Amino acid sequence: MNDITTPPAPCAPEDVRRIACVGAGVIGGGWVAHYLARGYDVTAWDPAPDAEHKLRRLVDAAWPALTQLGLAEGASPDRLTVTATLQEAVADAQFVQESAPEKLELKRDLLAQLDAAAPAGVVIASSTSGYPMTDMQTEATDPGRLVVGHPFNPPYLIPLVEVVGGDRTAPHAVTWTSRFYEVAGKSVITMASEVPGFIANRLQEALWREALHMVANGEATVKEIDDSITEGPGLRWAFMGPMLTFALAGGEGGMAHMLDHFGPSLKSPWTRLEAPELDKELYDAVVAGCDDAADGRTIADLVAERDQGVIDVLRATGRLPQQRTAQEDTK
Ligand SMILES: NC(=O)C1=CN([C@@H]2O[C@H](COP(=O)(O)OP(=O)(O)OC[C@H]3O[C@@H](n4cnc5c(N)ncnc54)[C@H](O)[C@@H]3O)[C@@H](O)[C@H]2O)C=CC1
Ligand SMILES: C[N+](C)(C)CC(=O)CC(=O)[O-]
Repeated sequence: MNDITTPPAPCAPEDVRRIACVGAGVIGGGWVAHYLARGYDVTAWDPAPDAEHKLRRLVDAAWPALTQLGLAEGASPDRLTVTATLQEAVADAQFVQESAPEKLELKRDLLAQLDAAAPAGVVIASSTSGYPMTDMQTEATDPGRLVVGHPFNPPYLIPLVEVVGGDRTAPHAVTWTSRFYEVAGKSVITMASEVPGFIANRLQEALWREALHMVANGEATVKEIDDSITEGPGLRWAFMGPMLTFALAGGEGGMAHMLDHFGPSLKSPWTRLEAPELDKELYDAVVAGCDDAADGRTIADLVAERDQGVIDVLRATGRLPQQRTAQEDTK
């Protein structure tokens, strides 16, 4: 990466007070909720006619979960301003989070517009799920301040953000962004280079492809796939990653014995790896399977259930303060 044109960011990550979120759907809205709960002033812009209504509904739905996690002093949904133009949204911003649809041309054009409108030196982070910043920063005048900050849904509950620059990103912009996210309460992996799919999505993608192959071939139902993770490996993955988990499969011999014992089965033809054809039959089977699995619960019901589940897991694994008991509360 080359340090090209970007001057030092106008303020230290610790001093950021005003954030602009551009694109306010599932992820942009989730970022808005997160930043509001952390006590920032947030401006948002989204071209959809009903965007403000949807965004405020998303923030209201997330607020009970955020209240359980603990709000920063002064945090309030009232500190959100939805602007009529992109330029107004970013005019006074000290950090910009872009969460527009995953279309390369759109991202290129939008990042160039944001670069033209945002104050000099302010970092602009893209929530992209997989485009390398090198491919998205091509139209910007100051590509040095463009960084990937890839979140996980919902950004107001899942701690991880993957941070990586492109070929023309200034190294200090990457460092600044990682520090900013830490200050804003995220758990950050700063990637040394642009790996296709970043780290976590690359792993998720392998699982996702195999799941789709199994549905397409009638080898497993949508419910069996989901149960196989929630009743199995998913329980371990909440607090111990796949590497260390498998080291324990080697007993006292650890990973070395695990590799000696099970290494040969790596050559077994278990996985297909190539993406399956997402034809209508597979598409319909996956959608219908999810409708069955929802069993009458609406998306809003499932979001509330997921939010509570994530909070319970974070608390149970010591990543949140323990809930006070009613007895403690009366002392
Ligand atoms: N949905 C997910 O689970 C995750 C998505 N992401 C990434 O976040 C980004 C946004 O994805 P979602 O929120 O899921 O999509 P979404 O479809 O829910 O929201 C996209 C929003 O962008 C708005 N939009 C359309 N054109 C725009 C433009 N030119 N400028 C600004 N906003 C515009 C739309 O009106 C919409 O509200 C994508 O890059 C995606 O890859 C990252 C992590 C997880
Ligand atoms: C489905 N997705 C590729 C957009 C998911 C992500 O990018 C991260 C997540 O939330 O799992």
